[in-house]
Amino acid sequence: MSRPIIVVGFGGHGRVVTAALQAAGRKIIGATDLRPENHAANSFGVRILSDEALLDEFAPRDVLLVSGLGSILPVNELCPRHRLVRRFQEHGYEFTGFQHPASWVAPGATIATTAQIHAGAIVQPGTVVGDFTILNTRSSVDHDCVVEEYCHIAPGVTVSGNVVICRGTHLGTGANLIQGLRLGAGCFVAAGATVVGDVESGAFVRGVPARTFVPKPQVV
Ligand SMILES: CC(=O)SCCNC(=O)CCNC(=O)[C@H](O)C(C)(C)COP(=O)(O)OP(=O)(O)OC[C@H]1O[C@@H](n2cnc3c(N)ncnc32)[C@H](O)[C@@H]1OP(=O)(O)O
Repeated sequence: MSRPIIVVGFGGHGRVVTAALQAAGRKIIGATDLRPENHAANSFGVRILSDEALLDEFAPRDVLLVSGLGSILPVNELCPRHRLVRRFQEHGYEFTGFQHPASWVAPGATIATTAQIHAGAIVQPGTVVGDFTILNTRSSVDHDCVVEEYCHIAPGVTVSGNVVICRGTHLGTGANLIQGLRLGAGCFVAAGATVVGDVESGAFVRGVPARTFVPKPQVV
């Protein structure tokens, strides 16, 4: 039998994750938050605890963890999502992901164990989705794409066929990508952009058609 789940991070994304896991029939025994007292009575009926309480009370062999954090810039090894996952992995905990029952993953698509496929998301044949990548609400990734680890494909994004999206890239809400592109590692695509050419690693692009821009120091 699968181990019960604790969601790590109970902010906006963490609550969406909790709802998806419950819809998928997974057993959740808790979620962590920096201020557990703020969520004592929550509509999910799960216990909210601190990260320290998780470490104290639950041995790695007894639970599976699910990341409840979305993208927060910078989208690289320094971002809170990476640091949080690494912290618990160093303590021996194992993470898992999920596929919302209202998502569609076609035969021939490959989804990594810790990837999150949210409500309404579509993944077409031949596409590979990497570890800790989030395909958020109603996003679609068409045939024969590669979406590497730690990407965040935000709500309503459309990725056409044969696109490669490298590690840690964020596609903002409602962005569109034409077919056959390559986006390097740690790119940031602004909400609503239409990407019609390759994007270099670490670049920030926005607009229709998308062009590079210099972001404010802390934009998300
Ligand atoms: C479930 C969830 O919620 S998941 C979360 C998903 N959220 C996202 O993906 C959001 C990503 N964020 C964005 O796309 C933001 O629009 C950003 C980061 C590109 C811009 O944020 P900021 O730097 O705060 O932009 P700000 O509002 O100060 O605008 C700066 C300039 O950029 C322009 N601009 C802002 N956003 C965009 C955009 N998405 N596309 C094109 N131009 C934009 C503004 O019009 C403004 O132009 P001006 O200088 O000519 O007046």
